[in-house]
Amino acid sequence: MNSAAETKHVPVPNTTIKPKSRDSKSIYSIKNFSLWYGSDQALYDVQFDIPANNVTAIIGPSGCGKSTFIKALNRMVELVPSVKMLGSINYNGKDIFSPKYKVEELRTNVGMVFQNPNPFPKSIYENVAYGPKIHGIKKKKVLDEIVEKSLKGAALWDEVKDRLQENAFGLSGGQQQRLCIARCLAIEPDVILMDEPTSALDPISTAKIEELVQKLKEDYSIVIVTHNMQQAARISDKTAFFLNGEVIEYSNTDELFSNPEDKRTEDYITGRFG
Ligand SMILES: Nc1ncnc2c1ncn2[C@@H]1O[C@H](COP(=O)(O)OP(=O)(O)OP(=O)(O)O)[C@@H](O)[C@H]1O
Repeated sequence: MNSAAETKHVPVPNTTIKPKSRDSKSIYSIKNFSLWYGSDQALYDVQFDIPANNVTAIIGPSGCGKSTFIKALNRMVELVPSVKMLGSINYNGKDIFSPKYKVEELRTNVGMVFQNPNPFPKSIYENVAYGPKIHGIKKKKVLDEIVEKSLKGAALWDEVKDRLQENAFGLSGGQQQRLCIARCLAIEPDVILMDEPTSALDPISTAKIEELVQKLKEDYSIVIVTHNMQQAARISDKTAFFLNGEVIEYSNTDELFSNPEDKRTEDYITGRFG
């Protein structure tokens, strides 16, 4: 985890890519959402709306429930057998945990990028074409177009267009992470969930991903978990501060960092926490 002390009341040094928050509809509406792993409660009455075509950052100390929360947004959290939940998460107006809800709707609309780049042990081309193929697209011309568009969308095309048949493991860590973003874009999602997408990357690769996130929000809604508060301040429009499984504060990022309402938020972002 990056030292909280280094963040001393952000607004942050790099203001060149600072976004403007826009009015927009909510893509997710979370109401009184609580979650337990067995008898251990990890989330308590989480309640807020996530706006479309914005970047929403989830911040908070280690173990506060950030990853659990983001994995609830695509129902990945259900892979843990002991999980129990109360409350609701609505995606585009539908409760994703309702028995009637078709999980395929989430899988085709919500993509996820993980902390460590995790390309498949396949060619660069096949990594991106994989999702569309699963969704039944077979024509090579169509797949070629999707691969090119997705790699361009992930700002990777120029670097890999002459080596599409090479194994993805030959790419640098930062390129692999952008490949994973391209793989996500290939299924044409509405939402991209990112769980610490730059924490395994060097500063230059991190800056490229941050710049990319800023571009992607034109077309996608992005939720990003980050330990790096300066990153949250640089790239997000909204920020939710989690502590011990609760949302302590949720507001426009510039307000949360420059004028936090809750003492605990202030303590966390100024490094006095703990
Ligand atoms: N699969 C699991 N089984 C049981 N408990 C879990 C599981 N995953 C997470 N937890 C617990 O849930 C709580 C929240 O964990 P979570 O990983 O969501 O926090 P986090 O804020 O993402 O932490 P970090 O920043 O260290 O990744 C922790 O107490 C953790 O031990």
